[in-house]
Amino acid sequence: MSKRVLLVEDDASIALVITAALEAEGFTVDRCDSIAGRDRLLSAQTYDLLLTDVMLTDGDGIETLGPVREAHPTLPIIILSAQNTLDTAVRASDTGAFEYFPKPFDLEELVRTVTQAIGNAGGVGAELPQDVPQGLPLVGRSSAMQAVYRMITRVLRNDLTVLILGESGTGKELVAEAIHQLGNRRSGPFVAVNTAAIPAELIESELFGHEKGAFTGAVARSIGKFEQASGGTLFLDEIGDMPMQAQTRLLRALQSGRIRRVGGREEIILDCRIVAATNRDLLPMIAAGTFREDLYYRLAVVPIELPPLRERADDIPALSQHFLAKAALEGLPRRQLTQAGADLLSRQPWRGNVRELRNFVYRLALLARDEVIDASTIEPLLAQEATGAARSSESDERRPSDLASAVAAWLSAQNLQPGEVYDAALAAFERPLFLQILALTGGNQLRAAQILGINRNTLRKRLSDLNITPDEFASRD
Ligand SMILES: Nc1ncnc2c1ncn2[C@@H]1O[C@H](COP(=O)(O)OP(=O)(O)OP(=O)(O)O)[C@@H](O)[C@H]1O
Repeated sequence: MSKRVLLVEDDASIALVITAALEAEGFTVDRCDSIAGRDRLLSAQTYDLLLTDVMLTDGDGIETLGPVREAHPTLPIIILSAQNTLDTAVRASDTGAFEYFPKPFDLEELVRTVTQAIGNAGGVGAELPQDVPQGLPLVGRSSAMQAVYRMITRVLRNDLTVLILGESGTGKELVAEAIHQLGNRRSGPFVAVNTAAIPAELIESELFGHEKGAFTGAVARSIGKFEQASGGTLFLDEIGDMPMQAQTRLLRALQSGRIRRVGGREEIILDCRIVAATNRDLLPMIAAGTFREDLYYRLAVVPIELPPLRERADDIPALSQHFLAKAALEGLPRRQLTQAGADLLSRQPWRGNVRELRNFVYRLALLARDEVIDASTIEPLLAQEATGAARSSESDERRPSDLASAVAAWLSAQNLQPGEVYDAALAAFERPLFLQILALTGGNQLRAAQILGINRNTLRKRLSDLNITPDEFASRD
């Protein structure tokens, strides 16, 4: 007997196309255009699959699915939506829907998925969390981002290791956070480690921790990031910049599911999800022998590729509005962007991706004279950027310097008088630098001074000038 599909779709032409495609594959299709119609048909007839739109004349096709799931727990559901946000994708997957199809969709893929879902009926919808947070941070509805959202929803109900790939500033950390916040481990901690920012000799102790006396300067036991992330997610950023020896240790930890603190004997069982990210192209690095192939396959169980912003220019207006709104919330003047302004921003290459766009929009909010930001306000600032970029590309052609944009953002946020800038800037840089190194050494000033390459007394004096108390960094366990 042919399988029966219920199609809930209020757009007659889309319904016609789907019906024809499914009937051509031998399915029987009943169609209605409202939630009321759906519920009527579901109580009158047994279906093998429900295919539903979200925005229907009498309500939201996802919100009203609860009772449907209860009455028909094994009925596979596929959601079609023109509301192509991560929020919709996640709401869809939380209902236990088999798949989420953003519109416009590929008809052949839809038919394939319907066939597959009917074959798998009964196996979906189990153990879905109820309290998914709203207001997700990812902005953008381009088709490139749809693919990302679909991948995200596929890893939320499992602990598979995820490798996020993409140029600098494309939102890799944000995606890692979204996976944590929406996934099974959201009640645990999200611990991010930038493996490129840790001196090579400290990576192992940073990741796995160390016992007291494990090396000169290890004055107290320290808990590593793996243990800190217990019950939650460990985000290993810039994984492509990890030294070889640390790669080997990491691989061993992932393979065995256990770690040992440096200088320690006790084996500690890993209990965290691993999400790694890199802006490097790892395959040539594997070929060149600088990245371990076996580690790559361990990490890239689910690869998620974030497209550069220039390949999703459709998202630029929404992102710009989002950053203007954020800037206003953070106390910058409230601004409005005209269509011509948004179009001009959409045509820029944004080599530093979303991060560069965000910094630019913040500068616009700060510097624009009028409330309304038009193309004419943007052009001079773009010209300034281009000169700055040309100058900095002489020293670094590979990627825009994050430090340069941080300095620019810091400068524009200060209200410094002439004569104060140099000292204020050095102090502003020294503080996070010292905090970082003291955190690494667990507050050990001698070791911190060695790493920094400065005299211990100089360090002590600077710490006191900056009101930093190293004792606060000592491990307490
Ligand atoms: N889709 C998005 N919606 C809203 N904000 C975004 C989006 N993508 C990136 N951002 C913002 O852009 C900035 C850069 O993002 P993020 O730090 O996640 O990039 P990254 O790819 O991890 O960069 P890097 O490789 O340099 O570490 C952050 O402020 C982030 O909040």
